[in-house]
Amino acid sequence: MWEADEKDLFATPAPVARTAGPRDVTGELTADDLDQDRTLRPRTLDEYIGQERVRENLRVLIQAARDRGESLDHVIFSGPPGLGKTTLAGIVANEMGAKMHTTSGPAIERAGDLAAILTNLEEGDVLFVDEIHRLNHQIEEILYPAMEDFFLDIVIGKGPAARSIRIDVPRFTLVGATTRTGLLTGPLRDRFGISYRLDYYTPAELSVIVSRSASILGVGIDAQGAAEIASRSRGTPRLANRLLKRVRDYAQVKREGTITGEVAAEALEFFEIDALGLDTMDVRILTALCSTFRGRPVGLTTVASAVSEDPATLEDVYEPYLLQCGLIVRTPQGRQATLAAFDHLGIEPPAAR
Ligand SMILES: Nc1ncnc2c1ncn2[C@@H]1O[C@H](COP(=O)(O)OP(=O)(O)OP(=O)(O)O)[C@@H](O)[C@H]1O
Repeated sequence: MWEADEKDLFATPAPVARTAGPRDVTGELTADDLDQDRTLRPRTLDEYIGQERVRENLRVLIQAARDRGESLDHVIFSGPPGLGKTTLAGIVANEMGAKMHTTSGPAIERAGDLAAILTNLEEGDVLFVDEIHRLNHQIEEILYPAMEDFFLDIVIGKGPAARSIRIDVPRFTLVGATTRTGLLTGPLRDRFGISYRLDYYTPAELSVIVSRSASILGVGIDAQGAAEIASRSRGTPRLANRLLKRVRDYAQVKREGTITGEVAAEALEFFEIDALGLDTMDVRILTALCSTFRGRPVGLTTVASAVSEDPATLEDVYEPYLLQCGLIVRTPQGRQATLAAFDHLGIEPPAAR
């Protein structure tokens, strides 16, 4: 139950607020990616590469819902930035033959924003809420009955003149995306019937993604060129596409245009992307853990201040890949560099490890 001014209701839905940042070797979205996303994003499950289990599960669930003439149960996708959560939301809508409406947790500021969005939906539509962990709690509570029983409970006015109205909303599918499942409240998490965590992609899957993108962009590339870009893309399709475009530029200006393994390796070295796809911030984090802290476990905020980065960014954006590569571990005492990190940086580990 929530209170609303009449002027709040049925306002124009708030547009999605997508963040664009300066980081370009992590999976976070930049302005340049928006254009890339439009042209390179797969539109069907058949075009979608990797995440086999998620893909095959969704294929069955979507077909079952379609055969019954029902909308799909609410779905949540979680995982680090750039792994394909938005892409999958679009595919769900497309495969269901439904219209997709897009917004994000921070863009829904007032109860009226949500009411406007929900009452503008049509039967079967997909509502995609990016960064759903950033919805405020008051809004979440309005969402619960809408997700469960497809109505909104609204109190209009204040004091003795207040009256309560119930508004039905069309049966819709909420598709949520989050980089932080840990920040979702239990009640919200429980209302999603379908939940998938996306994993980093293998180099072989990323090679296929790079080759597909190159053919859409009309760039000549051989198998070794695609493999070289894939191996330095941190398991992330968004990065693979971004590196492909940079290597294309390099090949066009400094070579004959076609991307071979040799050209890709040369270009990526030129752009300072190392063999594991680590960028300067990753290297600073590892250097702090190996040199400054001499391989001892250190708390997140201490590492963050040592490299002048925000702790949440460190945890969401950089840490997952460094953990995945086995370069750092999380211990009860804090983050710690592994021997592989010392090895990668060429630093002698302390004797008593
Ligand atoms: N499985 C895939 N096959 C081919 N391309 C993919 C795949 N997954 C993602 N991509 C490409 O990677 C880019 C990023 O994907 P997407 O925007 O869906 O990631 P995301 O997980 O939603 O990121 P964020 O958390 O930042 O919103 C898109 O341009 C898309 O073309």
